[in-house]
Formats: sequence, structure tokens, C-alpha cells
Amino acid sequence: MNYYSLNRKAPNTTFEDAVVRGLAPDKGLYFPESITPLEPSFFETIEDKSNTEIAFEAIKQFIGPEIPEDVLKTIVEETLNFDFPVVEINENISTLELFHGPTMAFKDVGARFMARCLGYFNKTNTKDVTVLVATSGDTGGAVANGFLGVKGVNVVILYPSGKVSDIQEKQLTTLGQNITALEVDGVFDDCQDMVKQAFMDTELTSKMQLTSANSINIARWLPQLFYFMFTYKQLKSKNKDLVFSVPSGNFGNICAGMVAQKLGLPIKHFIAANNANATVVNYMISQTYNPKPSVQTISNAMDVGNPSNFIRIQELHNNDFDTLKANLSSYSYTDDDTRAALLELYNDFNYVADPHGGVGYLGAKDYLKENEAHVVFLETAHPTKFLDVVEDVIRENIDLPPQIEAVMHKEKVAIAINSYDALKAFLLQ
Ligand SMILES: Cc1ncc(COP(=O)(O)O)c(C=O)c1O
Ligand SMILES: N[C@@H](CCOP(=O)(O)O)C(=O)O
Repeated sequence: MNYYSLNRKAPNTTFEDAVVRGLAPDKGLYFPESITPLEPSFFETIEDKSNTEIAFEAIKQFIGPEIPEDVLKTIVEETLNFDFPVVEINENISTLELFHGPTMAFKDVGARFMARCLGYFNKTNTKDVTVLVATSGDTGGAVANGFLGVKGVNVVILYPSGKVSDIQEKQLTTLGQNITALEVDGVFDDCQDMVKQAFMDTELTSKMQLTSANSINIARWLPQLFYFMFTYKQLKSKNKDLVFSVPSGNFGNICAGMVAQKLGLPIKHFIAANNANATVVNYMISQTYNPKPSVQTISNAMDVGNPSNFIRIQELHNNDFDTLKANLSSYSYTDDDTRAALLELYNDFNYVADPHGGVGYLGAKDYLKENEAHVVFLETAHPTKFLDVVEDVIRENIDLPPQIEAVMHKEKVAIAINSYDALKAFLLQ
């Protein structure tokens, strides 16, 4: 499969080249040249297939012959070695739990898939690759875990100082080996801007092979489409219109869901559930895209003021506002709304959600006020990653899963930086 740059000023390229580069030379995000719907029989018999069979069939056209099918099957199998359960909240709302992987956030799938693709391509590459990642909380830990010890790959994680949860910080600063954490004096968007600037810096790119493990990278972004298929498999027998409420920050996850829809998955509508960082909500009202500096919230992984993937969402809807509006609703919620949602989920349904899932639940409820459907909100991280917020709301202690226990008492190691020049100096040293 070939990919084009959404800035349309760079040559089209292969899957491998797009993965190794991360971002196109004209600073554009890569986008597949075509998306061919799967056969109707694929969806008719989806409940008889394993998750790995579903994922393999769904992803293979985006890779083509560049990775042999037997290798791709192994990559998919190793990526998906945990569960993706749908839990019913009430008659009209369910949640898809995406936190059963090693770092207990939905990023595990994309990070593990991308690490394995890069590992495969590195067998024939002689040059080491430096993976740059900007994180508002979860990408950093998932990438650190997914790329730990991968030969020929060095990972550099940029995170905003004081703006990720304690456990998220431990997950991304304590692994060592080929993983380095840079603690940035700024917000997530500053980290993301620095990463993008590094790709455009020819002094750097002439000396090292840089790539990104954020959702700007197609190998991190596309596997997220699996979640929507796994949900359909579990809920198909309900015979109800399916709507997804996706807690959104950089909009990679919801955008991957829209790719699943293009592949033929019967999804009626999407809801982008946001915290106070409401750039897309405002766009859907005003048709003016006006990115703002991000503000800090209790659903910190969604504290993104300029979501990278919105341009891909527009492309998927032929850059036509009315087409987009027919497929996407968006809402923004305050921290108080989010706390109230966590309490309601706990008191009324005995379900402990994390703040991001709480925002997703609110999106589901608002949509159902005016529409009929079964709405699935994505529970994108385990509640213990936000222990202080969740325990404070529900007034209960929650048990720590082994994945969290394992990092809690490790010592943080991070290098403080406050400018692009400091990042560049670090990379060149
Ligand atoms: C827990 C959690 N929920 C939601 C999001 C938002 O996802 P996206 O950036 O794909 O919109 C993130 C981070 O991206 C996250 O870590
Ligand atoms: N919310 C993310 C921010 C980066 O998103 P990505 O999907 O583009 O990596 C995080 O938790 O780091």
C-alpha cells in the first residue's frame, strides 16, 4: 500500500518508508492511497472469527506485500495477547475496556504493533532509528513498554512536567535501557511541536534516522481500528444501531474508528467526547479551526489543544463539513461534570471508570437524549492510573493491578529540558 502526504507537497511512498519516516518531508501526515471495503461476508461471520483473524484481515491491505503474510500474522498475534471485553452499563450503553494490556491504556496495541513492524524492517536496515514521542500521559508508557529492548531502536519520550499522573510518569521514566524520558517545561502541544520541528531539522535528519511513535505514525494509528471491530463482534447479536463515544485528545483513536467504518463496519455515528480542550467542538459549531493552548484537566491524556489527526478526519469525509457533521457529534465537559459521571457510574452501575472513560460516558448520555442507538463508550485507561482522582470521587480504595504495582516504587529518571534547542542538543550528543 502506498501513502500520500496530506500537505500534498511530498512524493507518495511505501508503508515501510512512511513508518520509518513518521511524518512526510513536507510535514504532512501520511494517509493511505485507498481504503477498500472488506467483503460483506467478513462482517456476516465476524462472531466466528478470533480477534487475531479479524485484525489480520482488517489491516493487511494497509501493508500489502511489504511484510509477508506469515510475519504479519505473528505480529498481530503478539500484539493482541490480552482481552478487549465489552461490559454492559445499561440497556442502551456499554463500555469497551481497552486497558487490559501491559501499561493499561489503549495505546498498548498501536505501540506493540508499530514496534514489531519497525523491528521487522530493521532486520534489513543497518542504521539505528531514534523514535521520538510526545505524550500527555499514556502514549509514553505504552511506547516505552512496547519498544523496550528492541534492537537498533532508541526511544526518546517528551512529556509535560507536572501534567501527567504519578503512575503515568513512573511508567515512562523508569524502564532505562533504550528508553530516555525528557521532562519538558511546557504543555503537551509544546512537546508535540518540538517533535514535529525535529523532523524538519535537516541538521538532525542528516545525522540520524528519526521517526515518531505518536498516532501521526501510520503503524501506531491504524491498528486502533481493531477496537471497533472487536466491539461489533461482541454486540452484533443485539441488532441495534451502533454508535461510539470516544474520549478524544489527539483524535487518532476516533479517526481509526472512521477507517473501520470505511472498511464497511456498520457504525451509525461517532461522538467525540472532550474535556475543556474543545478545539474540535468549537470547530463543529463555527466551522473555524482555531487551535488553542491546552488547559490542564483531570482527564490529562486528552489535554491537547491542536489535535494532530483532525486533518485525517477531514480527509476521510472528503473535506466536506456537512458530510462530517452527519457522522460526528462532539461535546465538551468540565472536570466537575467528569467527577459527577464517575460517581454516577459507581453508585448506579457499580462500575469504576477512569476520568477519560467518564467523559466518554457523558458523551453517550448526551447523544441518547435525542437519538436511539446502542452507544459504546471507550474506557481508554485503567482507573488506577488516576488513583487520586478516582478514589477521591468514589471514596473507596481500589485494588492495584500487578502492572501498576510493578512500577509504583521504581525511581523516576528524567532529563529536564525547556526548549527545542535543548532537545536538539540532547539528540546530537
Ligand atoms: C486514556 C486516554 N484516553 C483518551 C485519549 C485520547 O485519545 P486520542 O489522542 O486518540 O484522541 C488518550 C490519549 O491519547 C488517553 O491516553
Ligand atoms: N493522549 C496521548 C497524546 C498523544 O496521542 P497519540 O495517540 O498521538 O500518541 C498520550 O497519552 O500521550
